[in-house]
Amino acid sequence: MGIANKLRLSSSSLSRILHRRILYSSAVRSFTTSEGHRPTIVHKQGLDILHDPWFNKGTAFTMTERNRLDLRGLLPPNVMDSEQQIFRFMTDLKRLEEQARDGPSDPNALAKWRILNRLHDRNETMYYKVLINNIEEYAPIVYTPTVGLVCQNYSGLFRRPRGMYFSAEDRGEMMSMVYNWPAEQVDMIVVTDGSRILGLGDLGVHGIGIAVGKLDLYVAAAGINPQRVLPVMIDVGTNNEKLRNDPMYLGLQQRRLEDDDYIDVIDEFMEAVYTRWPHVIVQFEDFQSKWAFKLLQRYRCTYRMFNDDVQGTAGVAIAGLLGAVRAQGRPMIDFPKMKIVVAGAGSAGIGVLNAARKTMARMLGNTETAFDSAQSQFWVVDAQGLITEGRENIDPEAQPFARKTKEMERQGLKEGATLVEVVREVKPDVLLGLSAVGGLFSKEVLEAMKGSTSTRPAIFAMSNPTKNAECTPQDAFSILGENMIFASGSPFKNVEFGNGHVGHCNQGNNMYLFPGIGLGTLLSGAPIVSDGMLQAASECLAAYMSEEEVLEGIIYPPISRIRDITKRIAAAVIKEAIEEDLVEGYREMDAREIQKLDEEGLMEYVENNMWNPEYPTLVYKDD
Ligand SMILES: NC(=O)c1ccc[n+]([C@@H]2O[C@H](COP(=O)([O-])OP(=O)(O)OC[C@H]3O[C@@H](n4cnc5c(N)ncnc54)[C@H](O)[C@@H]3O)[C@@H](O)[C@H]2O)c1
Ligand SMILES: O=C(O)C[C@H](O)C(=O)O
Ligand SMILES: [Mg+2]
Repeated sequence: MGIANKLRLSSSSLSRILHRRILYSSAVRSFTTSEGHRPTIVHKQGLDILHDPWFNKGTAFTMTERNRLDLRGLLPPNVMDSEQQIFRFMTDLKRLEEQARDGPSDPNALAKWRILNRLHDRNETMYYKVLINNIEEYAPIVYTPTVGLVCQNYSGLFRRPRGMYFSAEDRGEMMSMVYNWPAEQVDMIVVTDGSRILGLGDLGVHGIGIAVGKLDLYVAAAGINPQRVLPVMIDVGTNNEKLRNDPMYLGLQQRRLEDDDYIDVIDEFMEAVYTRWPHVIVQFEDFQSKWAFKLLQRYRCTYRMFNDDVQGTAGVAIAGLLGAVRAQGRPMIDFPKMKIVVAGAGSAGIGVLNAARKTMARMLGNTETAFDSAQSQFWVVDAQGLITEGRENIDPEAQPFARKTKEMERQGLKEGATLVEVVREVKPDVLLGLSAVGGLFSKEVLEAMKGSTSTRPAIFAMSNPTKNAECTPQDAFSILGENMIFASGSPFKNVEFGNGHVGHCNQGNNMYLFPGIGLGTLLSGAPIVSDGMLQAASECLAAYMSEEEVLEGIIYPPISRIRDITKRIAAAVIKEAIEEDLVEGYREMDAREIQKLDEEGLMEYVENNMWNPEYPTLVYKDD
C-alpha cells in the first residue's frame, strides 16, 4: 500500500508534503555540509516566509535577509541570534510556571490570551466569531486590562509578528517598506510609539500589543474587515532603562529620539502610509502627552487621523458626565452647574477638560462670559497639586485651567494644594481621575467627597489598567453609599450591597467611541475627523442610555451592546459629516448618494458595510 493510501492523502497533498521534505532535506543538507553556510534557495518572501515553519527564523533574520526577502518592517527591529531567541523562549516558559504559582488576581488571564492569540494566528474568522459572541468575557483579555500585562511580558509572548514596525533605523526607507505589507487596501491603522502604554509608562516596542488590542475592537465592535487593519509600532527607542538593558527586549536599545529627529520619523511614517493607502484612517494611541497634542495639531487638518487618548477619552467622559447629571434627575442642560475636580493633567485629562469646557460653554450660549463661567467649574490637580496661575513652568496645555490665585485664596486653597484639600474645600459633584496613580482616591479623599453638594456624587476612576484605577467600586460605594455614581476605565464587577440593591460599576472607556468614530469616518469618506464629528459621537453615546437606566446609576452601556452602540455612533458621525459638507464617498457609494440617506438609510448603510465573521465559499483559480 502506498504512503498516500495509508494516510488517506490526496495526491496533491502528498506531492506538497514530498516537496516540503525535499526542501527540508536540502535545507538541512545545506547547513550540515562541510561548506558551512551555503544558502538555501527559497521561493517565498514577506509574510509567507514568516508563516512557513521550515524557513521562519523570526527575530533572527539578519538585516541583509530582511532586505532581500522583503521582511523589513514585518519584524521588531532588534536582530537576535538563535541563542538569544532560545533564552527568550526559555525565560517565558519558566515565567509561565512562576505565574501559575504566585500569579496575579486572574491567574488565567495570560493563558487565555495565549490561547486566543494562537486562534487569531490560525483562523481569523473563527477568532472574531469567538470574540464577538463572548465579548463581555474576552474583551478584558484581548483589551484592557490584560493587554497591559501582555505588553509588559511581550518579549516572552512574542510568537508570530502581527502588524508593522518602523524604527529610527528605517529613516529614508519607509516609503518602500510600506509595500512589504501584503494587503492592497488598509482602512484602519492604530499606531503607537509605546511611550505611555495605559498607566504603565514607557514600554517601548512592546507597546505594539495595545495597537493589536484596539484593532481587535475595531473588528469586533465596528465590523472593520480584519484583512484591512494594520497595527503599527514606531520604535524611536525607549527611555525605560530596564528595557534598554534587557537582553530579551525586542526593540532598539537606545534612548528615545527627541525634537526634530522624532518628528522626522513620524512625518516619514505618515507620508509613507498615506502614499500607499490615501484613504486610511490613522488612530494615534498611547503617545506620551508632550507628543500627543503636538502631533494631533500637526496632522489633524491634513490627514484622516485622531488621537484616541485625547479625543476619544474626552467624548466618553462627556457622555458619562452628562449621564451623571441625568442620574440626579436633572436635565443635561444643567451640566454647566457641575463642579468637577480632575486629577491628572496629561493627554487624557486635558482632552477631557477642553471638551467639557466647550460643551458647557455651548450650553451657556457660547458667549465670552459663557466660556469664563464654564472655565470656573474645574479644579485641576496634577502630580504637583492644584494648578494655579502661581505655578512656575506651567505646561502650556494646562495653562487655561490654572485657577486664579486670589480666587483660590478666597476658597482657602493655594498653588499645589493636595487632592484631599481641594475636594474638602470645593465639595465637587464629580471627582474624575486620569492620573495613572492606583489608589489615588484614598479613604481620606473619598471621605472628603462625602461633603459633596450633589445629591448623587460621582466618581470616575478612569485610569488603566485595573491596578492603576484611582479607587475600586467597593472602596467608593462603601464610603459614599449606594446612591453614588461610579465609572472606571477598566472593568470591575458590580457591588452587591446584600440588601438586593446593586452598585453599578460602569466602564468609562474610550472603547465605546473610537470604533464608531473610525467606522463613521471611513464610510463618510470625510478627509478629516472634525470636532463636530467627535461631538456627534459623544452625544450619541450620551443619549443611548434610557431614563430608567441612568436613574439606576447605569451611565454607560454594557459591553455586550458595543456592536449596536458602535453602529449608531458611526451613523451619527456620517450625519454630522454630511452637515459639515465633508462627505466624499466610500467605494461604490458616491458623496451624493450618501447625502441623500435619511436616519434609517444611514443605519442600513452602516450595517451593510460591517464585516461579519462568516466563512465564504472558496473556489480555486490558477493565476
Ligand atoms: N478610561 C479611558 O478611556 C482612558 C483613556 C485614556 C487614558 N486613560 C488612562 O488615563 C491615565 C493617564 O493617561 P495620560 O495619557 O493622561 O497620562 P499622562 O502621563 O499624560 O498624564 C498623567 C497625569 O497625571 C498626573 N499625576 C501624576 N501623579 C499624580 C497625583 N499623585 N495626583 C494627581 N495627578 C497626578 C501627572 O502630573 C499628569 O498630569 C492612564 O492610566 C491611562 O490608561 C484612560
Ligand atoms: O486602552 C484603554 O483601555 C483606554 C485608553 O486608551 C488608555 O490609554 O488607557
Ligand atoms: Mg490609550
